[in-house]
Amino acid sequence: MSAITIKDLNVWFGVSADRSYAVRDVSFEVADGESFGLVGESGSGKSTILRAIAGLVPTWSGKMTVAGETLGPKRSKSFYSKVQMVFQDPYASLHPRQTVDRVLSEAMELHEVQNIDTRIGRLLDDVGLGTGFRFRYPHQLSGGQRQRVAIARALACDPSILLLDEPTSALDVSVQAEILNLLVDLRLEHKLTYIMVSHDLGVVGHLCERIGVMKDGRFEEVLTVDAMRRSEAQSPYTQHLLESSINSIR
Ligand SMILES: Nc1ncnc2c1ncn2[C@@H]1O[C@H](COP(=O)(O)OP(=O)(O)OP(=O)(O)O)[C@@H](O)[C@H]1O
Repeated sequence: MSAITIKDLNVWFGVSADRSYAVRDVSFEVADGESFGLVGESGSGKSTILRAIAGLVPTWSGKMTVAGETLGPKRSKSFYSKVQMVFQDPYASLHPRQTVDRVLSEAMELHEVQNIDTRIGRLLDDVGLGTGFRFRYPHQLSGGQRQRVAIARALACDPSILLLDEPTSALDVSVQAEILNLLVDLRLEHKLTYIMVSHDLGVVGHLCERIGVMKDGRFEEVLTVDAMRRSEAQSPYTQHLLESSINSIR
């Protein structure tokens, strides 16, 4: 079954003569439990697709069915209990005056989750922090630890889908692999479906089964990560992208 079906998605910004399209006629499906990567040059529309799914862009057309809901202009509260987003910058995404405990409790209170106390302990274990971090403030955490908290917050209401917007690119190289491996483990343990945006084909190759290659708001092609590793791209643009990243994808 498909966890995500996107059909003829267009997203634009501005009105009348100032209207410009960030995403054009994009269609793809992501199966339950699959991890789908979005790659392509800066400004090609990758993040906008995630933001459209998450209800963060006002103007779009097409049909999006996500976690069993056909999406309209606004997202329901129940949608956000099934679909959560993890952002690139763990420094900007946590409130400086909230402890880890508060961040996680707030996410659960919003969705009326039961047994919050026990669940916080379990979430902190799941993301490899442990309860010793429970009452720390963001400034007492490293970048990698902050991103673990952001991931724990995304998992707080037990979603089935995570939208990952470059979740490792703001981190030190040594920490990137740790967070990536955590995401690999969490997908299996929590039976999650991912869409992940990344500039880095090596990262996408590690985490995804298939990738959509974007250029100027459109899909150039969708290919499997196996095909990517064998450099079996159909479009010259994708081929060029693979050749320029040859060392990171093998
Ligand atoms: N709120 C906005 N208002 C106007 N234009 C926007 C807005 N958000 C995005 N855009 C434009 O939409 C296009 C796609 O942006 P998007 O952030 O989706 O690209 P991206 O592929 O994720 O890029 P990057 O890899 O640099 O994050 C860009 O041209 C961008 O300038």
